[in-house]
Amino acid sequence: MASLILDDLVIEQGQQRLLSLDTTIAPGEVLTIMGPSGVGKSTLLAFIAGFLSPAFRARGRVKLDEKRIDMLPAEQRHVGLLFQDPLLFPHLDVEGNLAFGMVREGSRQQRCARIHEALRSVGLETFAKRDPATLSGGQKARVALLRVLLSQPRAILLDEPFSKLDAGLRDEIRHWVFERVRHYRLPTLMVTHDEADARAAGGRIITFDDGCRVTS
Ligand SMILES: Nc1ncnc2c1ncn2[C@@H]1O[C@H](COP(=O)(O)OP(=O)(O)OP(=O)(O)O)[C@@H](O)[C@H]1O
Repeated sequence: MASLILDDLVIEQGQQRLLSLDTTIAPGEVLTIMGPSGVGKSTLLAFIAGFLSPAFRARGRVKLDEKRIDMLPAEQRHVGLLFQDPLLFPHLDVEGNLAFGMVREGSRQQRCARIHEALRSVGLETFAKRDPATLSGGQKARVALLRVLLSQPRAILLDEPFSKLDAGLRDEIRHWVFERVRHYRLPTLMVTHDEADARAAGGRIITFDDGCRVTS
């Protein structure tokens, strides 16, 4: 499994430096990024994932182990991204959503079996044909993360992934997510405003204040 290397990254908007970061995230490590609204946390994730808006400029290199990925189109980076809104496709059922990003390996039946096994692993085995609009917040969150994991990412980016969940569910889903990324040994970068998310992640925390790294 790979480390995610963020090598001398600098994100700028016009003449303004938003933030800079130079670190390596080990396989299975969850690195938490915190800081006030507008410092550029989501923009940093967009750069790593490969869809930085032309409103910004970025310098530096993103590597998975020794392979540079920041020159590749987003779909070739194998970086999974999870937002605060689960963003399931409304025109596809749960199974269709999970099949969407899957690597086209093996037969259709084998892929179908993997989907059903994944649903079973989170207690949603009877939900394959459900319309995403009929799922609860926690069920949507699980399906969204399964979809990311089934796409066989080599690293995971989480952008305030638990902020829309109510308190009880939040605790359960966050532990489930961290358990999964550790199990698959995926280097994970999480942006959050919630100290409890950061504590539950159990790893390093980097806090930005106006583009300066102030604690870690
Ligand atoms: N597409 C865009 N075009 C121009 N400016 C943008 C664009 N997206 C975001 N911005 C601006 O860039 C700055 C960084 O935005 P970003 O969303 O990365 O901040 P953030 O730290 O993630 O904030 P929050 O914690 O509120 O989500 C902000 O000032 C924002 O207004």
